[in-house]
Amino acid sequence: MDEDKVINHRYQIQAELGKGGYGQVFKVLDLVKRFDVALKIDINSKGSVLQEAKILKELQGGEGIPKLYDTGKTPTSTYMVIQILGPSLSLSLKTMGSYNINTVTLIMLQAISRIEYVHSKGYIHRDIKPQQFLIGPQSTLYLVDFGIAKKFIIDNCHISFQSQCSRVGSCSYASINSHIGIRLSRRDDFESLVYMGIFLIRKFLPWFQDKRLDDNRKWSNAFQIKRDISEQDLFHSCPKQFAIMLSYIRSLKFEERPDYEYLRELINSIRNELSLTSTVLGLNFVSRKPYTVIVKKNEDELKKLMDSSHEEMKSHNKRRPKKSRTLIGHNKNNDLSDKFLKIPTMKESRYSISGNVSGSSTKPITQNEETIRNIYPEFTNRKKLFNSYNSFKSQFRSNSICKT
Ligand SMILES: Nc1ncnc2c1ncn2[C@@H]1O[C@H](COP(=O)(O)OP(=O)(O)OP(=O)(O)O)[C@@H](O)[C@H]1O
Repeated sequence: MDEDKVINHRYQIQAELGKGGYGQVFKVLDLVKRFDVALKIDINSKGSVLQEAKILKELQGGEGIPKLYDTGKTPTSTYMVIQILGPSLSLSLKTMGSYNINTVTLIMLQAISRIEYVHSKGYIHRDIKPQQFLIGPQSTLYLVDFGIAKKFIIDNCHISFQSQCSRVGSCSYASINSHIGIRLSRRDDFESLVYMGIFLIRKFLPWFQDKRLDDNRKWSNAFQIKRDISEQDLFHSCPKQFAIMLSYIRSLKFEERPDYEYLRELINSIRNELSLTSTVLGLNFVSRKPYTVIVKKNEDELKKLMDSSHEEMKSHNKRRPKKSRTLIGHNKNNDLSDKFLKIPTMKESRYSISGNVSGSSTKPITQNEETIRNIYPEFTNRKKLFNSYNSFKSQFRSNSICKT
């Protein structure tokens, strides 16, 4: 059999499923077990895929965690073989045109549980975004890509607070902490998740930028917008609970355990307010564009084919007629506008999000969280936010309509 297409005499490459900064993922046929699997191969030959496989091994057994079947080496690279899954939320959103609020809340509930599970195993994901949630069998969302996941509990101790760290994650979904060089902890996975929730509703984040800009520029522009944007602009068309969620997340201390149940309650309160009862995610596991089948190609041709399949995928998404999109909150038959964000201005809001970061330095020069909180007093006015959160929480929990 052709060496170019069969890895280690066992995995026959059939199509490319995706490509990221670290790995290239193929649909392959396992010639021994005779079923399709996904094979992620290291692009940089730095062994990062094996590191990821090590983490994935520790996470095995959790709901929505891809099964790890095998790991191996080729003469030039390393790879892992995992369960094959469907399209990512980002691809599925493009092809579907938009998600209804029922779907978004169900996605958020599943995503909270995935993150909670990863945290329960001592890891933070550090790159939460729609591209990392893949649709699996039985409408289960799978969390993938543990390439930059990190242990936050070592020898039963939480990792220590650090500033002046390099940025981590993807610019569009990175938390403010990542922008200002604060070491990431559990809270940051959820800040990214709130941004993801906004994206799923708006199909847009206010800091999306021209892809051609260089990375430093993108990161610094995105930081400024994340820092300065008003609640109204950020959460436009979103349920007010998203704003409360961000406010709560940003009030958490570095080592603090997020209240996962509270986060779920917030999402469930959206469902209760809107009387959303359907538990059908409405996303199709197999609804992705048919894979490009690769036949008898040498390596160069294979590469070309993969590049063109990328382009094809892009233009396919462009060509696809967009379904008419009902703006949430402006539905003629069921006017939900009061349920969605017409939230008060920052001054009026009891549960205000972080407020603005004063000062423009993106490089805090201190080593201590309290000092940093003094530098960014409004942004990190934890006491104020914590009080708001606590009073909200007690009201919220005593309110029967919010209970499921
Ligand atoms: N198990 C899988 N089944 C199907 N498709 C997959 C699977 N794993 C990954 N993919 C596809 O491949 C893409 C890239 O995978 P992944 O995110 O693991 O690579 P990466 O190089 O680590 O990416 P990044 O640069 O975002 O960190 C995913 O967005 C997804 O579309």
